[in-house]
Amino acid sequence: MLVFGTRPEAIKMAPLYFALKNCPDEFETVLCVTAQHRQMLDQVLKVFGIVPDIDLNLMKPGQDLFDVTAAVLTGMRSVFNEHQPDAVLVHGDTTTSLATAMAGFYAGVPVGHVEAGLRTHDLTAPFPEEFNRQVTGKVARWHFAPTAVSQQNLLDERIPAAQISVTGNTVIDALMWVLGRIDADAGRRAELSNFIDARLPFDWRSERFLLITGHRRENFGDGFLQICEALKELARGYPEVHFVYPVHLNPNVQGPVNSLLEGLNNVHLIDPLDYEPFVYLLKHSHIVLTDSGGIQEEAPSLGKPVLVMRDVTERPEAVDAGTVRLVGADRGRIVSNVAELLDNEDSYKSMARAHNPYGDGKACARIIDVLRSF
Ligand SMILES: CC(=O)N[C@@H]1[C@@H](OP(=O)(O)OP(=O)(O)OC[C@H]2O[C@@H](n3ccc(=O)[nH]c3=O)[C@H](O)[C@@H]2O)O[C@H](CO)[C@@H](O)[C@@H]1O
Repeated sequence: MLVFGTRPEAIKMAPLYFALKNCPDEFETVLCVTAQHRQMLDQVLKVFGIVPDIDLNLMKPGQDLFDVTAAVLTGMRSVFNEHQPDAVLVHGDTTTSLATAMAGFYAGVPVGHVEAGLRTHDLTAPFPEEFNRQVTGKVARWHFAPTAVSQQNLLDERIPAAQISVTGNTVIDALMWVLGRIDADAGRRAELSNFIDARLPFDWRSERFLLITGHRRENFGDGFLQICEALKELARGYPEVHFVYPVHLNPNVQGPVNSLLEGLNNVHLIDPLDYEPFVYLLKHSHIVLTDSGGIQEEAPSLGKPVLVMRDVTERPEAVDAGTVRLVGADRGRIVSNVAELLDNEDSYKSMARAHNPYGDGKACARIIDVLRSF
């Protein structure tokens, strides 16, 4: 059984879902979604053409971490009672993953942790994700670590080596699948272009633009104010550059972003994009400014420089390779780093190198090999 509830989990679990479904003689695959994020989860399910077998549909207005954790925990009790899975697979660091892993532990269902071993070693950053993944790691029977760094983090926590496999990150499987589908189909490319044209009033194929995303809980409040002030300063200082920001639906993000950034001609606030147009836009972008985890993994494989609006990252691989840089949610650092990349071609070139520290597109096959031997 696969269980997930948010957009990034759905993107990263979709290829695994299909890979398991492709082995019907070996695995009966059941998908349960919690719909911790209803709308953005559904966008991804639609792109991949996935219909869940079970939908807990637990998103409620104004829910907090207590509500989500409790609802997933009790929801999964019923699901496990009814379906009696032999194993449950969860992903990364969401509240859905934490509570499902706990439910698996209580119910005696072995847990497989996909994207295991990412660590900042600071329980407060990112919050609550670092806590979620550490606790999920305590419970897991199989740890599917994307890189040697994440494997070492688990070994340092005295997880037995035999329970850890280095698989690569399934996000690269998803990215390659989506890009392959776009590359193979001129009609699809035309459709995507029309879709983006309808949302952006400039020629995104030829003009320079930054692609921006931000939604981390620890940036709510002052962090988002600083991010917006930085964007405002950059938009005024570089009127020929465009700033494209698909704004996360969380009200803590929508509030400051909409009020502080409206009315600037070269700042384009749009709704969150479906995965396919997002990836297509990422491919055409000049610089990426983000606090997202998944985008730190995808952008390097497309050769895009990434400035991460966080102070720590659990993904040191691309930072060490020099294609991702941490700039914090800090107005001055965001402005100076973006300005350097826009003004200095050598700096830009040194960060704009395509490389793939996070996977080769075969992570799902490796995960399935491990599950086969169970
Ligand atoms: C602390 C941390 O790093 N945690 C991560 C967190 O997720 P995140 O930070 O990566 O979350 P987001 O930024 O929401 O999603 C990103 C994905 O969404 C796509 N995208 C983006 C904008 C848009 O308009 N349309 C889109 O389609 C984009 O290409 C990308 O694939 O949870 C995951 C699950 O366990 C973990 O992997 C994970 O460590």
